[in-house]
Amino acid sequence: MNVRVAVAGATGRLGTLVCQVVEETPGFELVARLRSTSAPEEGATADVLVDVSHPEASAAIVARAIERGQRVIVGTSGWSADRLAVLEASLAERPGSGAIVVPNFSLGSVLGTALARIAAPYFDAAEIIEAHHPHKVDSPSGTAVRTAELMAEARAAKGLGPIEAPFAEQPARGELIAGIPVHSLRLAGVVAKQEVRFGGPGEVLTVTHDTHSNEAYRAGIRAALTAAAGCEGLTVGLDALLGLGGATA
Ligand SMILES: NC(=O)C1=CN([C@@H]2O[C@H](COP(=O)(O)OP(=O)(O)OC[C@H]3O[C@@H](n4cnc5c(N)ncnc54)[C@H](OP(=O)(O)O)[C@@H]3O)[C@@H](O)[C@H]2O)C=CC1
Ligand SMILES: O=C(O)C1=N[C@H](C(=O)O)C[C@H](O)C1
Repeated sequence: MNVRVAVAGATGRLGTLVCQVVEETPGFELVARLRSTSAPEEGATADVLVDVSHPEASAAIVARAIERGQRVIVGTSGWSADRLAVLEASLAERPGSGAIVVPNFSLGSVLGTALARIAAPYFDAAEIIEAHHPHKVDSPSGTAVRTAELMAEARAAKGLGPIEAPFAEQPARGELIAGIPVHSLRLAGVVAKQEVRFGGPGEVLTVTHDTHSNEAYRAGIRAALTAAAGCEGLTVGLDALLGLGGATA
């Protein structure tokens, strides 16, 4: 029997691609294309709900799906560590429920974040610069937030203090996320880009990832779909699904 999938945000840039991937993947069936005007009960018969909607709508869409007993894939940005902790607690209250939150479906981006996490304990200075298309409604990007949180976590795990961020109170120094300055650009001509720059005595290491088209997300969406039907509890990121667990540990 096919896995029945509903997509929230189906009319959007990412949602259009998610619907295509569902339709072209054997064993999956697209049963609902949801948008901002869809009634809450639409998509209720699906086994899996994929949320790729709006950062302000995502939490309620996900909570409703979990209450219905649906497995959930979240691609929408805005899922900071605090929100993830609430989601994890709500999944723990419902044995057998599961959600996969994917800050970025692109393999290169997942690897870029993994490399930044590895490098973070070795440099006391670091900043993140992300650039996106001008239609992106949120800043900083979900990927930048997740990268900063993982970098801070990697330092704390080794007993190190926060990244150095001199004069961080000055507005042009970016927004501090987990103690790391994050700078957001919104520019015509850009799809998505992230640079993590690490500064050390006499050297700078830059981890850069460029997304040139939404095609970069296709394989990651397929991997998340394949894992979703049987997922339990909270999975964040594609690292484990892509076999990168060791690289980011
Ligand atoms: N994880 C990843 O790899 C990626 C994540 N993203 C994230 O996905 C999200 C969507 O991005 P993108 O596709 O570019 O956005 P778009 O603006 O192109 O599409 C947004 C979609 O969400 C719907 N929507 C908007 N507001 C609401 C609401 N209040 N309730 C329910 N649905 C709503 C829209 O419906 P309507 O047509 O009716 O307005 C539309 O279907 C963003 O958070 C973005 O950061 C984007 C790319 C990759
Ligand atoms: O809105 C986008 O386009 C993207 N959003 C995600 C984010 O906020 O990190 C993922 C990717 O950067 C594209």
